[in-house]
Amino acid sequence: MPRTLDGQITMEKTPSYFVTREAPARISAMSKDTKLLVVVRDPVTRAVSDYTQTLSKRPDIPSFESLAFRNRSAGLVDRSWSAIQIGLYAEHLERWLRHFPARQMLFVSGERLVRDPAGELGRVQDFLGLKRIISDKHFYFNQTKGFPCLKKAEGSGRPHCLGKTKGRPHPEIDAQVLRQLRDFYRPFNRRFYQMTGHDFGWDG
Ligand SMILES: Nc1ncnc2c1ncn2[C@@H]1O[C@H](COP(=O)(O)OS(=O)(=O)O)[C@@H](OP(=O)(O)O)[C@H]1O
Repeated sequence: MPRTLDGQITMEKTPSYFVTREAPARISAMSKDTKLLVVVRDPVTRAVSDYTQTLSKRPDIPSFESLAFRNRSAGLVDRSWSAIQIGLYAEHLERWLRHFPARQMLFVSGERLVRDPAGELGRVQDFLGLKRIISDKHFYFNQTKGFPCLKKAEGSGRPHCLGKTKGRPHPEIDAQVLRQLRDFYRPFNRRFYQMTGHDFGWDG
């Protein structure tokens, strides 16, 4: 990490930090004051998104259904599959809370980030102690992409959407499989809501 001068904020992001066992102790050893931002979305949709990403690189992988269960008819979910494991947010958060107080963590709702990017980024700016610079006027909804995009990207000044690998269509998954996964995640989600003090609405 580069040195951070007074008046500067250094940011670093990697999706795998939140689920990497060694990360909390290492980051705390580097700086106890680090503020932590975690974007979370419905773990069932997250698992399908994760599978979509792998499928785009290796089209020959087994079906989502066959990877998600040890025994589907018995409803036994395969927790060892990373696409499932990563969505056990309460378990990952437990490890972070051994090293960081809850007030240093902000959980951004992935769903709200799509619905209301400026609102969610307002929370982020407040959490980081920044003046609210980013607002509604920085975004527009791109009908083709189906997601919000920036009206003016930094540098080019032209509209900018995230790349092709963000916001891809997901393969259709059997509705019963999705229900089984919802049932599986429900207790973990409830625990996560209690720990963060926020109901993300994934079990509605
Ligand atoms: N504005 C905008 N444009 C496009 N995509 C958006 C946007 N906001 C959030 N998302 C959601 O971000 C998902 C991809 O982010 P990831 O967390 O998988 O990215 S990464 O892990 O950091 O590489 C991606 O997931 P998929 O829909 O499964 O592709 C999107 O749903």
